[in-house]
Amino acid sequence: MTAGKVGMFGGKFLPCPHMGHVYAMIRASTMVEELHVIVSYDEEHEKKICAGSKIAHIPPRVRLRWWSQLTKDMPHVHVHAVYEQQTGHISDWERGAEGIKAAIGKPIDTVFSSEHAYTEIFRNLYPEAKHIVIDANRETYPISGTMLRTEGVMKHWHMLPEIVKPYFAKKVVVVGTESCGKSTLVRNLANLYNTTYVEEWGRTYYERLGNCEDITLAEDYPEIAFEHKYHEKVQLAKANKVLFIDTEAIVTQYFSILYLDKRQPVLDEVARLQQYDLWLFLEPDVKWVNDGTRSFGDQQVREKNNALLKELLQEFGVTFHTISGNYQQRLEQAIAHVNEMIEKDPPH
Ligand SMILES: NC(=O)c1ccc[n+]([C@@H]2O[C@H](COP(=O)([O-])OP(=O)(O)OC[C@H]3O[C@@H](n4cnc5c(N)ncnc54)[C@H](O)[C@@H]3O)[C@@H](O)[C@H]2O)c1
Repeated sequence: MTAGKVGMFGGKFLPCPHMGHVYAMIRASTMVEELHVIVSYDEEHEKKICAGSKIAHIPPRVRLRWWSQLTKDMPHVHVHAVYEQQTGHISDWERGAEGIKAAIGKPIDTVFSSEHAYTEIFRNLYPEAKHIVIDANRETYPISGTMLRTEGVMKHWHMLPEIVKPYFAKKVVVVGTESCGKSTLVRNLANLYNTTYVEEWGRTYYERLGNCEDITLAEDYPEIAFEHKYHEKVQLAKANKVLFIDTEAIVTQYFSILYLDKRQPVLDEVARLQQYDLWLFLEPDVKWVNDGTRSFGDQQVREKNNALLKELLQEFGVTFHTISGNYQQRLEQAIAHVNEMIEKDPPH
């Protein structure tokens, strides 16, 4: 037998639902016949809270979407976003409670939180309801929204639900012309940071076709760009704080120009949509290795192509860090840039 019929579990969940919230919601869901999770929002106030913190403001729609994902297989759990103006007065809660009652649309007999201090407030707002306090000392998951906002999500990565992590994971893309050590660097970085990576999809694409350079067709390039994006999404879902990516749509455009003398508007469009947190550009100053799939080995040609790629990146307003020197220096420079990005934990 459940403790109540209709339960309510509310909060701002800013920046995001964390494992403490998930724990409280799951516990609450077993105690009532139906549970309503309420995302209380006041974007103006939230933006002020987030300004100067380590987290950019995250719209209530995104927070609600996370709750929708977290509860999608729980048919008796419903999620709502309810506006609650925050002026710092108890009247905010009173008006918020009206909105919550309207959203739920039936008598609430149980309210959940982890705060004993809320008992008095809830007694006034929901006189018919029992207040059940779950894990007041936050022993199961010692985390709070304030900790995430002031210390950043990277420090508390293990406190984020899996469905939330891709939003915060940083995307590092490594670009450069042929044979400048991209794939080796990307694999090494992924192993060093104990995370996932995306291989250069164009390479896999042509390996499957037998690797002859004269067989490339214009329509391959958009396919390569789209499939590459799909793999980014798949790997991002498994990434541990950071995802390393070998190549992107501007490099695919560069190859279309190089092999077919054809600039493809669809690739420009993909390039404009993509967002990376860090771009590493590998200079072609390591020895050219002919692995059987490469065509532009002459050093003069390499430098000309290198300039073409840089021009393209600049045209898209990309800010990149150049990496050069021997393999040891390349790795060390890359690690320094990645560490700096993670430590800064810049807003998303
Ligand atoms: N008007 C209302 O009736 C009503 C009711 C509830 C909440 N609210 C709104 O929500 C806000 C309160 O939420 P918040 O922003 O203080 O908290 P929050 O969004 O961080 O947390 C939401 C709920 O989860 C609980 N919780 C937080 N961390 C936990 C952990 N580690 N383990 C277990 N449980 C944990 C909290 O006690 C709270 O009950 C209020 O300012 C108000 O805007 C309004």
